[in-house]
Amino acid sequence: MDKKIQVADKTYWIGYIDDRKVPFHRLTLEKGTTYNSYLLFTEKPTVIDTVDISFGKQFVETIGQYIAPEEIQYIIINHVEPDHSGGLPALANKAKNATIVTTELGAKELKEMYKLHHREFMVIQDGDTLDIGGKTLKFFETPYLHTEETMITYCIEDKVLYPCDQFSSHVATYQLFDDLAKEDIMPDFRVYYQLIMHPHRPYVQDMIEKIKDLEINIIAPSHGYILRSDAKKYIRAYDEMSRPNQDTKKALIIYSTMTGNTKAVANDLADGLKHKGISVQIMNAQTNSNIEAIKEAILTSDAILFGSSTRYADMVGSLESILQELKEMDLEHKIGIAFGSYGWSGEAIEVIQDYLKQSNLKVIDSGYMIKTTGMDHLQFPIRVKFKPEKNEKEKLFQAAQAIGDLLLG
Ligand SMILES: Cc1cc2nc3c(=O)[nH]c(=O)nc-3n(C[C@H](O)[C@H](O)[C@H](O)COP(=O)(O)O)c2cc1C
Repeated sequence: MDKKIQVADKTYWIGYIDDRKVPFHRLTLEKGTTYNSYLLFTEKPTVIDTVDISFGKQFVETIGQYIAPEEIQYIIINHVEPDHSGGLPALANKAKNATIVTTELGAKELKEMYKLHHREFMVIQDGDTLDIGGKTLKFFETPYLHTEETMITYCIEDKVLYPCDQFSSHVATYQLFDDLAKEDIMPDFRVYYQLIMHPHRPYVQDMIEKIKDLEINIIAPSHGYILRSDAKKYIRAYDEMSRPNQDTKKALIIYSTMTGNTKAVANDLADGLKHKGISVQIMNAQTNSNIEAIKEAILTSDAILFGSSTRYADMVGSLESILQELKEMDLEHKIGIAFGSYGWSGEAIEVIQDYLKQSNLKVIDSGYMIKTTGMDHLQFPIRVKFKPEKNEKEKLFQAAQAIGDLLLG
């Protein structure tokens, strides 16, 4: 395309329009798609996302119409799938001094995928900012939207959100802005959401929570229309479509901790549950003193996971006062699970398990799991020595997914 498409101040669309019937995730995209990439022409020129791996050469040529690729300082990769990062090897080959900006897992995967071990990476953490000389970018980790390493980028001065796959649609349009579309774009927008995002809807809710206070004028995703007519309308649509409904199962994770290890276990369990589409609420028993609110949360959940670390052979914090209430509550048809981090003996986890058995919760232990699922490699109650490291994290994720499967029947 010869015409330059300006998205914001000194910001240009440099993507590729793929008007073939595109094979995609075992589907065929009848209307084709676009791979949207953006050039921010600041003092430190920055590219946000690239294009499909088939079009790397054209991509570098497009950039050449604006700037010598060698001058690019930063390449932001929000999501590593090759329909967005596929132009990276061709671009990185020319932009020899550019730093590649992505999440920790994104960096690991990109190095392997494109043999970029020798390149300089900047690994971002949730909420980090980057000054690109005249504009400031802010990054938010949005795992599983739609793969684990994903993040999104927000330009503070321009009020533009670059959410990669999120808020996309698969349409090979030459009218890239939603207000110029010749058709109602909502059906394609919704279909895309249902196919790609809805299986991870609890993470969509997390993402909306992260961006809720941002002033967003334009949403510039990586497929299809750039949304500038009413950005809030599209965020509202994602919120409505991802909200838990009556069929969504809910898990409550409630824990006590001394140094955060049990909190880390709780977070890993939450990830596995959310991955199964379970809505998750996490409560720290030490900072939530309202026992009535906690009881209400228990009564409205389908699974309740109680966790504590062990201190002098017992639980820590105020978890016990909650556990004492259970036997007075009607918890039939709900699942109860004990977990915790410990050092050498982990008595607290067993004490929690004893409390759960005194209630009418269906208490999960290894024997129950083997009998109902045939899986003998998961340990219930869930015991983790000190802080969960890589292997334990993987096991926790699997255990949570197994709990999710129990809930989903
Ligand atoms: C004062 C103190 C007493 C502890 N007593 C025990 C114990 O009796 N049995 C055990 O297995 N671990 C014990 N630990 C180890 C903790 O349970 C372990 O460090 C755990 O990972 C802490 O998790 P948290 O950060 O969630 O509190 C003790 C730790 C401290 C600091």
